[in-house]
Amino acid sequence: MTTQQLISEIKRKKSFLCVGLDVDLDKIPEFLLKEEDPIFAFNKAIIDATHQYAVAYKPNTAFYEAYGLKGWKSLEKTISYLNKNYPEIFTIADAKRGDIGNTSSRYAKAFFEDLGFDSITIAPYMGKDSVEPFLAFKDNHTILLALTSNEGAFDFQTKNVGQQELYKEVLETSKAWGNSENLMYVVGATKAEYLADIRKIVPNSFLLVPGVGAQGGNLQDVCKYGMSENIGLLINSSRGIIYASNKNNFADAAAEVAMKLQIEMKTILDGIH
Ligand SMILES: O=c1ccn([C@@H]2O[C@H](COP(=O)(O)O)[C@@H](O)[C@H]2O)c(=O)[nH]1
Repeated sequence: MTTQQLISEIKRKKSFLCVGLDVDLDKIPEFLLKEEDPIFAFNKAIIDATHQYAVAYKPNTAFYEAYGLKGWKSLEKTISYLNKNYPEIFTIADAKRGDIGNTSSRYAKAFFEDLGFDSITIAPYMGKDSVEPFLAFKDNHTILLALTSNEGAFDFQTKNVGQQELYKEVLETSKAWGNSENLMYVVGATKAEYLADIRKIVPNSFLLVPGVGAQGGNLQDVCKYGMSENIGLLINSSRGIIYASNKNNFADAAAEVAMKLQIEMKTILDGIH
């Protein structure tokens, strides 16, 4: 999917919501455990109930890798289901990969070609040659970790490297590696006040912003400081949506939370256009 198509979908749906599919078998409704593939059954129900409110889905691969081969199968079924039934949806493999070039090229092939994701999250700290193999896929998007939502972001990312903080160095240096068509960045919703500075460096890039919901990030603040001319935001909530209920009504409960976020987003979008 191109950036332009993503922007069109955001405008059509009046939503820049990304639903995180972080499935934990200890948290899903018990009755689903009887299914042959409980993870896929859960995801399918969540996707069918929330797709009208969201423009993107983000399975975090850790939640699938944790269940070994079965987990990978569930991930493959989930992405295939999205691609087949909702091709207008932007898909993100939250895998946080990045290695020496020839290894990165294998990761890129696995997630873009074999699994068929639109995009993948990448840790930038091994540098340009570790990121380039992902950028070589012209129709896909590479999403670099810039300033993460967790407390540990202050251990390294906000420390000065020469004249400026490390996360700014990541943005400045990497923006020459790609462009706003194929390179996006992760910025945590819990770091909304940093977004104004981030926008000075990457005014047009899309930002994937996790941390609304369970981590307490504020949607209004993220939009106030982070929204660009082309909206430029994908705001992710995982647990806050998918675990809204663990009863039989789990999919409806998830849809209700997703709808509330979408209505808030619509209000913001209507206010700027
Ligand atoms: O800085 C980051 C980068 C990635 N994440 C991931 O996003 C989701 C957030 O889940 P919630 O349940 O909405 O808190 C999860 O997959 C994280 O690994 C992040 O939170 N922060």
